[in-house]
Amino acid sequence: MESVASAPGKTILFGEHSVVYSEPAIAGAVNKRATVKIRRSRNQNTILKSKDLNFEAILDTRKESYSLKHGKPGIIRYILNALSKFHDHTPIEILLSINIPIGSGLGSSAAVTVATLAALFDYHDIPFTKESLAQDAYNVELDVQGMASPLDTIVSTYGGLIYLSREKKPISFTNHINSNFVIGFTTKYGNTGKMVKNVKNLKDAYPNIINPIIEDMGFIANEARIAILKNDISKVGELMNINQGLLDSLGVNTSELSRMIYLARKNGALGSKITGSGGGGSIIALCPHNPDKVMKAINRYDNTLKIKFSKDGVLTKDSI
Ligand SMILES: Nc1ncnc2c1ncn2[C@@H]1O[C@H](COP(=O)(O)OP(=O)(O)OP(=O)(O)O)[C@@H](O)[C@H]1O
Ligand SMILES: C[C@@](O)(CCO)CC(=O)[O-]
Ligand SMILES: [Mg+2]
Repeated sequence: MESVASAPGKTILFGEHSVVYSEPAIAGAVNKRATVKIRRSRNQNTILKSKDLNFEAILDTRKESYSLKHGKPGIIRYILNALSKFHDHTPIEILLSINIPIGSGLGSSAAVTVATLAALFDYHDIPFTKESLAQDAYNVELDVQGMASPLDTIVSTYGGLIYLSREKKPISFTNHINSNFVIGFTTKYGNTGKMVKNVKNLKDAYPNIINPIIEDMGFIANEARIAILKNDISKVGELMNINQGLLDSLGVNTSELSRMIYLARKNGALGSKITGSGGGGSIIALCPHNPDKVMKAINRYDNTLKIKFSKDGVLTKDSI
């Protein structure tokens, strides 16, 4: 018996970091996914394999530890934490395939967590709803990272383009922004846990300066929601650029991200900003006119993806 589930990565249009402090945010599921297959192990070990990430590990689900035959460990911590909460320690084989760049602000950790949990619940016949799955996945990210908002795991679970309210209620946009978006990503990974902690340290040190900045990010997200509903693309772009200025003040920008942000604008993007935790990873650029010109400019130094928002959230064996 094999269980399988997949979940999308995401890109944040507005509100990264401020959403950790319950400000509203806007993010969308993208057409890049993580897929997890779980089946009974052929021996006494629980094995995790990923050809895409070039790793193979033997997991000790009781001690939440692993021995890595080869590859990098980071994403394993999310899978191990999910297993520690819901697995019965019987030996299983976990196969992870993923076409989301990791550590690139595109929600790879959330997609892997949501897909792992959905496959595990199917394997153990544990009933779940999208609401309960998103909450369980959020708890995993919280455990692994120390701090997190439910934004990434909600978007990976529900799919589509979502406005997350101050009350953490996901509200799906019925209309999509009919424009091209380009993702620029560096080879320098970000690490969400580390970046979120850095922002907290700055906030603790300068509350009278940082708190208003975080609140302004919330106002931007609300203005952007209205602009998206009106399909006012130029206003969406302008608000992205203002949001970027505030992210810069939180210290999550890097020279590589800045280079992509300004190359995008110079080559016709209406707006461009960091997407995700920053400190490496990705930018997103709104390019209604000439996305190829923006991609060509960024590709001189970094990498690009032309993304489409995807209505598909988590998919299980009946719907994959
Ligand atoms: N090649 C790799 N193989 C396995 N794990 C990796 C690899 N590169 C990075 N990691 C780890 O995977 C995790 C990526 O999660 P992280 O939340 O930092 O990035 P993300 O989810 O892709 O981006 P964001 O959360 O900003 O949207 C981190 O723990 C990182 O250390
Ligand atoms: C930086 C952050 O806001 C988004 C990371 O994709 C962290 C979070 O919301 O958990
Ligand atoms: Mg993440």
